[in-house]
Amino acid sequence: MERQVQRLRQAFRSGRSRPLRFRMQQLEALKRMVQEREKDILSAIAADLSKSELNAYSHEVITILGEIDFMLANLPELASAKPAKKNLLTMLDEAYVQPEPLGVVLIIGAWNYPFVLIMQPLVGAIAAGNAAIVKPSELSENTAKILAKLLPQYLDQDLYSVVNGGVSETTELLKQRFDHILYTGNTAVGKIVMEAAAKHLTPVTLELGGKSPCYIDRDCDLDIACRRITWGKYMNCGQTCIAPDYVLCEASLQDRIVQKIKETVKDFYGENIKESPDYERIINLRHFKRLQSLLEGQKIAFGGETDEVTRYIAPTILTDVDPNSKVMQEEIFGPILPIVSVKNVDEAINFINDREKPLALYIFSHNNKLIKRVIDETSSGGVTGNDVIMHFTVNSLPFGGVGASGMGAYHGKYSFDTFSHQRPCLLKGLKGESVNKLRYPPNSQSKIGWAKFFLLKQFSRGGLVMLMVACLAVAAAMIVKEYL
Ligand SMILES: NC(=O)c1ccc[n+]([C@@H]2O[C@H](COP(=O)([O-])OP(=O)(O)OC[C@H]3O[C@@H](n4cnc5c(N)ncnc54)[C@H](O)[C@@H]3O)[C@@H](O)[C@H]2O)c1
Ligand SMILES: CC(C)=CCC/C(C)=C/CC/C(C)=C/C=O
Repeated sequence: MERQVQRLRQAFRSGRSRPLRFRMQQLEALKRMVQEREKDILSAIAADLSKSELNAYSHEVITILGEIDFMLANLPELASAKPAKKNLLTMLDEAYVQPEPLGVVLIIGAWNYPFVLIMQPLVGAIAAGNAAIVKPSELSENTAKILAKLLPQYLDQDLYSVVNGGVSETTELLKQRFDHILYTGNTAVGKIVMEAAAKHLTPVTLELGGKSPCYIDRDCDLDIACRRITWGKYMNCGQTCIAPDYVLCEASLQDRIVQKIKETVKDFYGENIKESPDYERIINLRHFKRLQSLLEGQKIAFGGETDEVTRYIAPTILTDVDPNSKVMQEEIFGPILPIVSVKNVDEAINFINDREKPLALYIFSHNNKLIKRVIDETSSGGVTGNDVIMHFTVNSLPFGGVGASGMGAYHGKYSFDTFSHQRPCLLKGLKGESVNKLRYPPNSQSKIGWAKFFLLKQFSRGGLVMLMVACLAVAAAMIVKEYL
């Protein structure tokens, strides 16, 4: 591992990953890889997640093509030096912020969207000019293998490499010094990553999880709410970090919500859900049994059927759920939707604030003021109003968690910034020594007075022009006086 990281560090030191043309070439190569090897990629994702290739494409590939196109279109601007506003003391100098790559970064992915969770951060790392090691999840082994096979065929092998393996390999990797680590996975491992990074003072982006609440106001379009909740909850068999984890609503709405979700499930997946190509399966037996245990003692209003052989769990709704029951104590990460009754939006806000900050928060209501109030009075990684998940698809929105659901963010410009150092640069002129005397010893009260004027006085552009005119007037008067 150490030699591998050192090799990347030497390649980074060569400066080869910095030129914009090189970064664009690598991103264009990545796009070619996705397009030329689409079949292999889709079949790997499909095999890992018992997913149709159509869903593999819409769940993962579309996002990557969009992200690469964004970077190709915006990289010259993102990577350019940004002129900075100056104070009077530096008015004649050049001040700017220069984005620069961090160095060698580590990207650790999770199994539930195994392609996008490696590729989207990698696009940002390459765009920012870094070298990168990616470590896919061992639970999505087919995608891990195809990434290890394809990335070296398309990308510069000295600057970008794939390490496959599980806990022991990742633990070994985390002993190395990186210049940034972007980790996607559960909160417990997120703490392990952060602890390991701290030894090298390595900054981290932690894309974690949590229980994302979905508040349904009595004044909402219940048909649309239930249709969109059904889509986001049961996609990928509920194994989505930003899936609505549970519903909060007034008790009187429960039965109608159950009925409408039931109808939508039939509409989406047909009479025999098991036969639907659009309904996936649970990733492994451990998670299957964990989810089964969440059903114990619960009132199953819909679904609940399970089949261990195929790791099938039906789209399920639990009603009258006790907030202290097991299903409400951990991220569900499966096709089980508990409904918890609250009296009103005040109680819903308190319920949310009494718990860890979630990765996402959803509110369905006709009342925009209510939606904004819930946003203002709670906290979460991200929010979608009157839908679920869709904030993930807008790459002008930073995607990440807060508190226990993570730190940092990426997507689009935010990926570039995450993998860059924004370096402040000031190029001083050699004139103006008379003004510089203000900062040279010996110090004095009058020097401090002038320093405050030059440093603290904030001038608008107009005010600055006025000041310049006043100085010119004084200078002209002095010249006139001198020669009269
Ligand atoms: N915020 C996001 O973008 C996002 C996306 C997907 C998943 N998630 C969250 O991830 C979780 C599901 O993922 P998971 O954790 O089951 O995925 P996982 O089991 O694939 O683990 C994630 C990564 O951590 C590594 N890992 C696991 N245990 C480790 C250890 N002890 N030491 C070092 N590395 C270790 C794995 O090798 C893998 O690469 C959920 O909480 C979900 O909400 C978040
Ligand atoms: C809306 C479309 C076409 C795609 C969204 C796919 C999706 C749900 C991506 C989620 C990726 C992610 C952060 C998962 C977390 O587990």
